Amino acid sequence: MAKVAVIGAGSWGTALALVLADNEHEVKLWGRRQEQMDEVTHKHTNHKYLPNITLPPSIEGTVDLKKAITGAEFIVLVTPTKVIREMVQQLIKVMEKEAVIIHASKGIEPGTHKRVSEMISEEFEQTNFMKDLIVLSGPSHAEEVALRQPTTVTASSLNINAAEQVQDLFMNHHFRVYTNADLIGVEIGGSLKNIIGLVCGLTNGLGYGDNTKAAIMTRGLAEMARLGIKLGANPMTFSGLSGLGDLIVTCTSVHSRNWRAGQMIGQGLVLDEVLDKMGMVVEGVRTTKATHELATKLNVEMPITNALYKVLFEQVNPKEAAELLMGRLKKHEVEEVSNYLLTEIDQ
Ligand SMILES: NC(=O)C1=CN([C@@H]2O[C@H](COP(=O)(O)OP(=O)(O)OC[C@H]3O[C@@H](n4cnc5c(N)ncnc54)[C@H](O)[C@@H]3O)[C@@H](O)[C@H]2O)C=CC1
Ligand SMILES: O=C(CO)COP(=O)(O)O
Repeated sequence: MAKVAVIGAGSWGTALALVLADNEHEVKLWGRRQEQMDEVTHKHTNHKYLPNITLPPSIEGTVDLKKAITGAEFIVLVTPTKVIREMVQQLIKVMEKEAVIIHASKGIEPGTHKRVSEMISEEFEQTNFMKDLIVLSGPSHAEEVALRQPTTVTASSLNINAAEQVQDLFMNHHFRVYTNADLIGVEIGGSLKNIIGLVCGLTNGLGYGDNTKAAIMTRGLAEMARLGIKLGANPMTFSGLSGLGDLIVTCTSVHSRNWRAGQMIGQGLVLDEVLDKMGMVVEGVRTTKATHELATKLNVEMPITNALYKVLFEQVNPKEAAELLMGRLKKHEVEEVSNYLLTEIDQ
């Protein structure tokens, strides 16, 4: 039994706390709002984020960060990407000894183009509080994990022994954890699938059907891999849980906030209205901005991401963006990626 602090009491933080408590670890769940944390501790629910779910009574909710992390061997960061740095800065103020840091957030930072593990490492750099850093990622809607439906994810770290430790921490009969040493590929897949999920929702909102969905998913995966390979990822990771797996779950499930946000945009709502209505994080929006910047800088062709960027940030009409995508110059299908592979091997 380990002591674990889960930082972020939204849908995913709460579902991961449930998995850990099922595994009989001592779990403290940190959130910002006192009322919500009292609800977790005393009523064993978190109705705003996981309606109709009864949580294991052993999960203790707290708004006190020091209390949450005191004695914790593992700290799981599960806030939206945009507050990851701020959360680590707060953690450093209250930490007294090292802990294994796990993160389960999916996004890329606009401006710096950093992955979440890079942001966390930068923030911990001047301290000796971070023992190891592991990302947990894969096709895992919180709503289904909380119902204990069979789910598979991957734990990735530069230190494979640490990834195996996290595999043991979370793994049980309904939550199966693999390991993968390709941290770049795992984080890029988990972040970029949100962009493609938004586009799949958007095409649904426009009234397009399954042919379009298959096209966006397939060509979306090609451009995710193209950028990932350029950044040093293992191409095979994109066929795995954090790539294709998470792409499927995001592009085909009504649980996906990215898909639902995209659908509303396709139906004609503007971005701010959509984000207000969601009331939960839609990571794909900021990641579209970051990825568009990064792909431009690295000269990587990402037509679907660029089309979404135009819709979200340049007020291009979604239908017009779809027409622009379809009207591009003709291409070979597979050659593109294999050329990138050859380029990588040549270097
Ligand atoms: N919901 C899911 O099924 C999954 C989510 N994720 C990832 O997990 C991360 C968190 O997502 P969710 O839990 O779904 O989000 P959510 O929208 O359900 O909850 C976000 C939580 O962060 C808190 N928060 C917002 N601003 C904050 C701040 N300034 N400081 C501290 N806390 C703040 C909110 O109060 C809320 O508790 C995201 O990166 C998401 O992509 C990954 C896998 C599955
Ligand atoms: O990452 C997820 C499932 O693996 C959750 O996706 P959404 O953020 O789109 O809901």
